[in-house]
Amino acid sequence: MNNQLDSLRDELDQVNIQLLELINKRGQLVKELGDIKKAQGMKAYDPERERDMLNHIVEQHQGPFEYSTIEHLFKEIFKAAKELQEDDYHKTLLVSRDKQPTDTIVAVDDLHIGNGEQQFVMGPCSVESFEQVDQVAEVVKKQGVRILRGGAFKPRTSPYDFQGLGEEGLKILRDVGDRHGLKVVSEITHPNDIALGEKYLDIIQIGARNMQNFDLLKEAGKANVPIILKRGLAATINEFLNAAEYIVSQGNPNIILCERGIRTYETATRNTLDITAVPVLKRETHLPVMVDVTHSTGRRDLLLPAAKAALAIGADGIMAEVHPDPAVALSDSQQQMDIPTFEHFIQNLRQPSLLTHD
Ligand SMILES: O=C(O)C(=O)C[C@]1(C(=O)O)C=C[C@@H](O)C=C1
Repeated sequence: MNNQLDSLRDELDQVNIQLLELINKRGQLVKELGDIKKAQGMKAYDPERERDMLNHIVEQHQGPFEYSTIEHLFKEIFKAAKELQEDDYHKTLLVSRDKQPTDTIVAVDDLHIGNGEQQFVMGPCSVESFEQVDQVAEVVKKQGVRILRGGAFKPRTSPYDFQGLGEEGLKILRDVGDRHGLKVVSEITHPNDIALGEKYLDIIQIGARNMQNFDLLKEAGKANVPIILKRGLAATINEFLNAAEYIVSQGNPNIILCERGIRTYETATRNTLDITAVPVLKRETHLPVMVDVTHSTGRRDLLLPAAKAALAIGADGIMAEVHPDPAVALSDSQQQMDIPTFEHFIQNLRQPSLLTHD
């Protein structure tokens, strides 16, 4: 009897090792699948695939285990597979906190973003004239703002809307920035214009509509200036991180992520400011995170409360639009602050002890 027991156990030991070899072989296949899915910005978890496999396995099952037992065993195998992929997934993302636990601090000469200082990116939606930008620059400089924004290439919903001054707008922004000792940032919308951005700008912005313009991202990854990358209108955090990965993977590590609201069913605001995206991103990535309160809320009356919330939840900075006379602005006239509103905005934000309810 013992011989029979021993013989069966020996056979079982061999089956265990065969199972082990098959499980590890499966693990290698799963890792390869995970790499392919990561490169395409796909999530590790694919429930439909898992259901198809379970259906096929159960069809082939002839006992002695119960169907439910077989399903449970394979669900554990799938669970281990996902963990294997997610470990690989997060570890290999250059932007992930797993890869680099310490914060990335983006330096623009003596200005730093991501070191705990709250930075403000303020200026008009569009560069319309030297005088217009110069007037805003003087006011924001006086309030201690160090980064001036202004759109020169304007991706607009309608082709008939003001499209921006192009290179002329970049020149104006550069001249005004130099005149007031401000860093300047503007959106670049085409890969061929990244070189223009490097010529005139201290920071290049990639807008929400271009977050997955992969050719633009790759070109930005070769640029020698920092990039502000705005979240796409309907982009998941995962897609947002992968878009940043496209840039970093080309060699440019200086990225500032910008939450600018997501498209939802809600119409009370222009977009829905996903305020918890800030702590989620700070957990998932070492990159600094800013919040654009103008394009997210689309409402002047919400700019200050949204900015307070953003700073309180941990944002590294705030972006908002300021125009000498918003009523006659060539774009975003509804959302831009005029100068008195901006002064109230920035003074309230800079002196938290004096924060007043609006
Ligand atoms: O087929 C895939 O897409 C895989 O990633 C493999 C696998 C698996 O373990 O078989 C892993 C995770 C998914 O949820 C689905 C399937």
